[in-house]
Amino acid sequence: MTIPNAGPVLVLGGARSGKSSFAERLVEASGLAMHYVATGRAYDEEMRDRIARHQAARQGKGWTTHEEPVELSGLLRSLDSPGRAILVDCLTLWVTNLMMEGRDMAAEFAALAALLPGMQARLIFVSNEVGLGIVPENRMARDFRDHAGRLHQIVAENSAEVYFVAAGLPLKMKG
Ligand SMILES: Nc1nc2c(ncn2[C@@H]2O[C@H](COP(=O)(O)OP(=O)(O)OP(=O)(O)O)[C@@H](O)[C@H]2O)c(=O)[nH]1
Repeated sequence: MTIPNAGPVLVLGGARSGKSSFAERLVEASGLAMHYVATGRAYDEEMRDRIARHQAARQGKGWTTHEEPVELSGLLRSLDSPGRAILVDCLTLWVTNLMMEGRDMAAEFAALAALLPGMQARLIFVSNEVGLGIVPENRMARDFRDHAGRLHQIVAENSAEVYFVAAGLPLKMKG
């Protein structure tokens, strides 16, 4: 498993599909300096436990963790450097946080897309494929899955490789 230098890797999948550990293994096998960008926020006790388990799993392996729920593009720009691999987990939580803050989604996605071609660090994006179920009754949920779908298309277009992970098995869709 290697990380291409021709552009980012996008890893999509459902909940508990194994997408995050697949992405982590990609980075750990790369020999590059490993940076983990967490977009998730701990809203409750269960989420705090979940995050603590992820942090414990990365402990001692050489990861540097950055927590940034909203200003993702700015953080990526500031971390950019050759010899680094930056894993962003995950895009759907970033979409959630942007919506909560009332941000201009199209402008945020355009800023991220503009950044990608010039990045010297290797980027690995993890995201939830949330668009496969029935149409949600709730307006906000419909908006959320539309934003997530749009963002996935933008990032996929700018990526060298795209995977879909289900049941722990990665299916390569691009690259
Ligand atoms: N704030 C914060 N969040 C973290 C940290 N480590 C992991 N997370 C969050 O934990 C989330 C992933 O947790 P899970 O819900 O257990 O994983 P999952 O994506 O459903 O499961 P898989 O598909 O199996 O990877 C990510 O979206 C991260 O944002 C951290 O150090 N800080």
